[in-house]
Amino acid sequence: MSDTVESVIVAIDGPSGTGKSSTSKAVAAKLGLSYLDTGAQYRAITWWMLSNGVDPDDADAVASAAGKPAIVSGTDPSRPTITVDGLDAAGPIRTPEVTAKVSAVSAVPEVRTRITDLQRSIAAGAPGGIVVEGRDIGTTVLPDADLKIFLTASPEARAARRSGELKGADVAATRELLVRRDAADSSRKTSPLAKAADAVEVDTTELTLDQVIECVVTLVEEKRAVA
Ligand SMILES: Nc1ncnc2c1ncn2[C@@H]1O[C@H](COP(=O)(O)OP(=O)(O)O)[C@@H](O)[C@H]1O
Ligand SMILES: Nc1ccn([C@H]2C[C@H](O)[C@@H](COP(=O)(O)OP(=O)(O)O)O2)c(=O)n1
Repeated sequence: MSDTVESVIVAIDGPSGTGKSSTSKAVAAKLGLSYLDTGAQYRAITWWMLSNGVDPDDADAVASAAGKPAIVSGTDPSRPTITVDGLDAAGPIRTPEVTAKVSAVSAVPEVRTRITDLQRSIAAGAPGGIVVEGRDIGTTVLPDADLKIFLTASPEARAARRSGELKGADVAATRELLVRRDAADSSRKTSPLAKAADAVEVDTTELTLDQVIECVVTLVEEKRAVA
């Protein structure tokens, strides 16, 4: 006889352009779960630093200011939102200026502690369960997640996807920026980008987005069905 557990927590990690956001949103929508984009939160705090005259490369200044911005994430997968001090930050957090500085800001331990606490309280408050995507969700933020997925794809595929989004941006230049950001995110001391030992790795290089979504939905359903 099989039964279905009430709530499920899914952690989806991986480098930029592997399909975390698109996959997580679609999986959450299909399964009636909440959705949290943790990269958007690191982008939001980076945007606040840039807007408030804090040098993102001055780790002490960033650490001192880390507690100041009020960051609120909406977790409806069909309409994810993010505000900083009450302002809609969805657009400004995607600018190249923020992308260029987000790795420096997110490497500061005080920033990570603040954002990690926020992420844990959002996950704990999601009644039906949640899909949380980022870099350190399976390893640090939610080590007891019911299911951990680590998405990968070749740098070429990731750059092609990203440059498509940026309306024809040069693929080689996009690849260079991606690889550099991955290296920074993977080599920082505090909670680097890493695959959890118990994560399922899915290489999306040769898969369509629909295939990746289907694969993750199946893995969640398998976890949800308890004997
Ligand atoms: N398997 C895939 N095949 C082709 N394009 C994809 C695939 N997965 C995602 N994409 C596209 O690649 C871009 C980056 O995906 P996104 O979900 O934002 O990645 P991430 O959150 O890992 O940075 C988006 O335009 C998305 O539609
Ligand atoms: N859990 C997380 C999520 C993102 N980050 C940092 C590192 C990433 O380069 C930035 C931006 O993440 P985001 O997921 O928006 O990145 P992409 O736009 O998909 O490339 O935030 C992190 O340190 N930890």
